[in-house]
Amino acid sequence: MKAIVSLNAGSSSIKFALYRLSGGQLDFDAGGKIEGIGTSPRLVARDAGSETIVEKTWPGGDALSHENLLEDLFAWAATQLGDRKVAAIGHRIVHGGVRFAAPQIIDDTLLDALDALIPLAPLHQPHNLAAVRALRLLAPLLPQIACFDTAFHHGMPPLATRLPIPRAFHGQGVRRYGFHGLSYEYIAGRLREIDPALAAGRVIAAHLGNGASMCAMRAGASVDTTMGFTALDGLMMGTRSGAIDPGVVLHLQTQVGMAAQAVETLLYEQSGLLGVSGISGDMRTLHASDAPEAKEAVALFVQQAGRQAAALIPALGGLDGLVFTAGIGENDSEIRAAICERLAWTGVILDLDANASNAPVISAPDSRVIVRIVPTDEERVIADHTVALINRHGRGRR
Ligand SMILES: Nc1ncnc2c1ncn2[C@@H]1O[C@H](COP(=O)(O)OP(=O)(O)O)[C@@H](O)[C@H]1O
Ligand SMILES: CC(=O)OP(=O)(O)O
Ligand SMILES: [Mg+2]
Repeated sequence: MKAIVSLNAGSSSIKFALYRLSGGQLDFDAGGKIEGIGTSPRLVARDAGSETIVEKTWPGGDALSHENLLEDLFAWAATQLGDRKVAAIGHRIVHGGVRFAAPQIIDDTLLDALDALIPLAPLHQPHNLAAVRALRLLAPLLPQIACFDTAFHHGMPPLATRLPIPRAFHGQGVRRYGFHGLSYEYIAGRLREIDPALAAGRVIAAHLGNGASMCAMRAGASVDTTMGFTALDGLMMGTRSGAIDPGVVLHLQTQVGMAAQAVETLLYEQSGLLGVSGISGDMRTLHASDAPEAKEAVALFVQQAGRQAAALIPALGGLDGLVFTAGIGENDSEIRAAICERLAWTGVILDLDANASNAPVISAPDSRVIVRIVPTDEERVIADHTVALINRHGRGRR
């Protein structure tokens, strides 16, 4: 029997999943994440029955790089896989630029092209590509597949891809791309299974995690999204500002005298919930704090989310459904309720009990807009694409 591995290497975490592949069928075997990379890394993995099968911390772990931890992860995965042979590894690659609208087999040329996009996704792309390179050293013959977060949005109407700056820049790739596409692709597919009528309608999917964005979907296709040229745009996030007046960036550089690199660090790593609260970029920590700054950061997150959601509605011409996903979207009833309250004018009425218990449908029966929680699964989408691509490639070679 064969195995497929999905990897989602982020700035401070590596998420992974192992699947069994037999007779064209992909079955989840185990998965989990290493969190806290750079500070105190911790590995937790679960099996298909959600039982914890490994928990591990590393003494002196702050000194360990993504590469060191991947090596350990692969040593563990080898024991977990037994005599199953890994057929391919699929990666989440955050930025695919203008060229890559579909998954690709990774080779030297592709890696060079993806390196060039590092400045457009500094929190993600270097780590995504470092994982690919580390695995090329560990297993040089193993096929590796790139699955792009931008791909789902490639079919957006041309106006949604355009920035209101001199048009020559668009041709140079300075345009809106959109991100979290693997998550939105999963949501669109899952909605078709569980609620086909809603899937055929006008839906805003809200991916609220450390990175946060929203996608306006018509019949399961992206027609607009809150992130743009980079994953800095749109909603306020854990440590990212989201949309701000570009005049602030100019001010920081020309008046405050900050170098471009320092502004990049400020906007990507020191802003958002962390910057406004001065306490943490983690929503759970802010809920647990009594500090007024923590409350203000949470309130601003909600306000920005409401504003961004409202800004997507014209692209849909109305709203039939709202879907919450990712860490905050799936678990945080307080944030969901606060965002829905700001969207009450669209006809959203929450069922407070259903919301409090994270039920699949959290809108009331008389709500004009159906509100759902759909747990996302980016790793599953990566695995599906990986199998499809190696099958096509295999057929092409025969
Ligand atoms: N049970 C929970 N209740 C409230 N917030 C949660 C819960 N679980 C996770 N979160 C929040 O979700 C965010 C992380 O989301 P996640 O989707 O795991 O992020 P990412 O994949 O981008 O690293 C954090 O702000 C965290 O506090
Ligand atoms: C694109 C993005 O913001 O991803 P993440 O949520 O993993 O940070
Ligand atoms: Mg994420």
